[in-house]
Amino acid sequence: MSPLPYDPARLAARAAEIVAATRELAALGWTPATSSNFSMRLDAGHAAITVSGRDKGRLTEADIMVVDLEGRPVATHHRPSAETLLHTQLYARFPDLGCVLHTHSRTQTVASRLFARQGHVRLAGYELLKAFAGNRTHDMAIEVPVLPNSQDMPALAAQVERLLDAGPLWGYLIDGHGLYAWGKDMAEARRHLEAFDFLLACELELRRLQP
Ligand SMILES: CSCCC(=O)C(=O)COP(=O)(O)O
Ligand SMILES: [Zn+2]
Repeated sequence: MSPLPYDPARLAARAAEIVAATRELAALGWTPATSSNFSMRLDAGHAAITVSGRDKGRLTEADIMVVDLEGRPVATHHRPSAETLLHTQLYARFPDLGCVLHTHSRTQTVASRLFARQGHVRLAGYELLKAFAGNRTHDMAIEVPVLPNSQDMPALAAQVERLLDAGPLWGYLIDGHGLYAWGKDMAEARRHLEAFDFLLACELELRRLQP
């Protein structure tokens, strides 16, 4: 019987998934200068998340820790990601949510700057919109919100709650910062993250070609 309030075998499995995905995303250049953070649900009350400040290109299982759904460290002296609350608020709200990914790719960062004043990026008519869970056609549009950046995580999380209240959401941008995307498991969250990055790159390219 483990004295820990979570299953250590499950933590080991989730940590391995996070490390593998993080290394791949880092190799794409999406996690510069220790940026980005990644998490997976462990159970109804706990998530595995990256330790703050770690080089995401050199991540190991030792760089993954456990938090409760209020973002407090569990059975560890490590400091969780500075943005832990933006992960745990999603696990607390959506019982079926399994994974949250946050990256700082150049495309995500440039798009967040360009569309900050508008407050959203409209993605319409792309076949790749079907990558977002539940979408069945290209013949639709989604709006990716762009939130102002802040170091006040409870304030940022409150803004995210308002977005979530307003309707279905697969992710959002933070101005000058990066992208949050999520899904029921790692594969779905990766699919959403990659679809956002590709579609944002298309929007940036279109503006270059058709100023
Ligand atoms: C140098 S990155 C600035 C913080 C940030 O935006 C980020 O994604 C990484 O923070 P963490 O505490 O999760 O390492
Ligand atoms: Zn960040």
